[in-house]
Amino acid sequence: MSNEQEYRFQVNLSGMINILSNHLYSSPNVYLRELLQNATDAITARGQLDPGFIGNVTVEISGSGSQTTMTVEDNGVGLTEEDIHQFLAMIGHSSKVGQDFIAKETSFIGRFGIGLLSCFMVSDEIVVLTQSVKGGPSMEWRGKPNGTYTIRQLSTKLSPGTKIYLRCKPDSEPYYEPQMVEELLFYYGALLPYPVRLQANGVAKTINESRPDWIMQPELARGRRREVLAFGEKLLGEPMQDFIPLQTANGRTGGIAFILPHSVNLNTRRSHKVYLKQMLVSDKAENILPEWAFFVKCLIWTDELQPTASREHFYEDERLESVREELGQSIRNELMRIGDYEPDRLKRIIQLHALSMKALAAQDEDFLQTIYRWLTFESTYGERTFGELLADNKKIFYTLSVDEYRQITHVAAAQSMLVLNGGYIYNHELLERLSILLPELDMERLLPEDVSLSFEDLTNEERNQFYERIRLADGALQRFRCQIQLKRFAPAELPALYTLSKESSSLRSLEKAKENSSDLLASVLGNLGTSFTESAYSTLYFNLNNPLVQKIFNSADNQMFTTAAQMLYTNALLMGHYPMTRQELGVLGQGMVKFIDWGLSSNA
Ligand SMILES: Nc1ncnc2c1ncn2[C@@H]1O[C@H](COP(=O)(O)OP(=O)(O)OP(=O)(O)O)[C@@H](O)[C@H]1O
Repeated sequence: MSNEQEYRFQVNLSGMINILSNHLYSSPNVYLRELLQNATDAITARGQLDPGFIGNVTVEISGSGSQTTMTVEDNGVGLTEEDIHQFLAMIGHSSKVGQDFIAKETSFIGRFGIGLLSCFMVSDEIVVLTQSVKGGPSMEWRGKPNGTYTIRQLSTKLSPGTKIYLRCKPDSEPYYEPQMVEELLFYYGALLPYPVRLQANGVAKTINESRPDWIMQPELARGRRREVLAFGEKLLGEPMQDFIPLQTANGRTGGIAFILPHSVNLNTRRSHKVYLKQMLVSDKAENILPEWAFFVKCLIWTDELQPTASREHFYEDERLESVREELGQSIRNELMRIGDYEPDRLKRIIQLHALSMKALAAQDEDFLQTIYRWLTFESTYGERTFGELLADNKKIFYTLSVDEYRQITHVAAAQSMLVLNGGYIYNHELLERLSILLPELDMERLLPEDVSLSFEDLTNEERNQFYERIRLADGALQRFRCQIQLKRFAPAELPALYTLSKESSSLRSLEKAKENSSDLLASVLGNLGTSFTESAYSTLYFNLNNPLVQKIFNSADNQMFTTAAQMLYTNALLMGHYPMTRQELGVLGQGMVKFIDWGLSSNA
């Protein structure tokens, strides 16, 4: 015979409350959230039995200091004696869902059967007076944090509903302060569809009177801009720039995405206020919108997502994924709509969040497709949106670096070429993506040497006239691997243009690196340099339209001519923001001294 015996687990309730308050709930404030949620669920349950039923909740605070008490009363479905034994007295058992609660969807917010325990964070006793709509006697349940409770039938019959009594426990006075309670009730219950009243200090007020009708039908918000922005400021605590109505196709999730009034770092945590069955469950929900929607802060309501036990997040499941996708789509569609009907408004939004929008568009093709017309670029036609640039119907060129852009901007502008500065962060990635996205677009990367293709050649006569001068300048710059071309080009104010092929650009960097490295490394770099072909030459175009260049090329003084050519070379390097080698700096220094000397001697 076996002497095996079966025992029941004993639960140390005060230990459990400790765990809940320290690890599950972010602050004792949540006791009001749990009470309001229970009242909401009870009202929903009664509404299911009687569709015309109108619910209400009244919170009353009496007494002061450690003698303060609070009651939270609803006219919801109430509890029978049997319900009390089953749900109030059994932790982890809820009237609102079946055994497979995680998976099952219900009309209620509560599902874990532990919420009421949060009241022990602020009270040493919870008293529940209740009358079920199903009839039976009115009941009283008194629970203590040590795990004991009493139940008794009341002699008087209450009207259907439930009233919860709490008595302030030592050090919990702030949680009973009328001001604090009012703020918390508004915080959690601003969107509740039935009146939530507070009575304290002889004053009664309805907390959620300002609840707007457009919140559940966000498309109505479009015509109520001022009201929507004012409501957003009240709930989110800062003035917002603009807003976008949100709604999923099944109508079970919606809200308003407010556009932040300042640009934000891409890595900032995006947190939104989410209302489940119109009760705030989280103001830190991060996973409800796509990653890229960092420029908005939302008020979102839903009746289809499932909160975790802490209520502060939602289960990451297929439903959440499709809600996230659809809300993202709402934002994209609205941005496109604004772009079509109110382009200046979209321009303002995009400019406010320009860098972040570009970063996002560089990673997300759909988003790029939505907003590319409104992205601004520096161009030889000024600071313009891509849409404006397209409207010009010109071939679009872009550079890869800011230096390349600076180097050729004057020349390209003088020749009416449309060149975009691709050098700033994200710009050339975006332009390269756009050329794939819009294959019909005539767009090409521009190298500084390409602009020289449109330069005007010298006449035969001029070529003969300046033959010796060109040879002399070529010789003077040979040690810098730079060849000379004498051309005519606009603008006439520009004396010389320095261009560098990709290969010679690498060679320049190599030579600069050689100067700064140890002997061994320098010899390795030196060997590398010899592998570059002869084409690794840069070109300095002198502009014969420029009066100074004309003077220099017509000067009979060889020494002065050579020095002037070298000075124009170093000047062109400076203008193009190229790092100069020690040799080039030396030439610049010596040239300056020579010119000062010549200047002074000619005045003497
Ligand atoms: N105001 C109320 N009216 C009617 N029944 C209530 C009320 N408050 C609590 N109850 C009953 O007490 C049970 C336990 O409530 P509790 O808040 O602990 O858990 P829950 O709401 O079911 O789930 P959760 O832990 O997710 O909030 C509920 O399931 C419900 O049956």
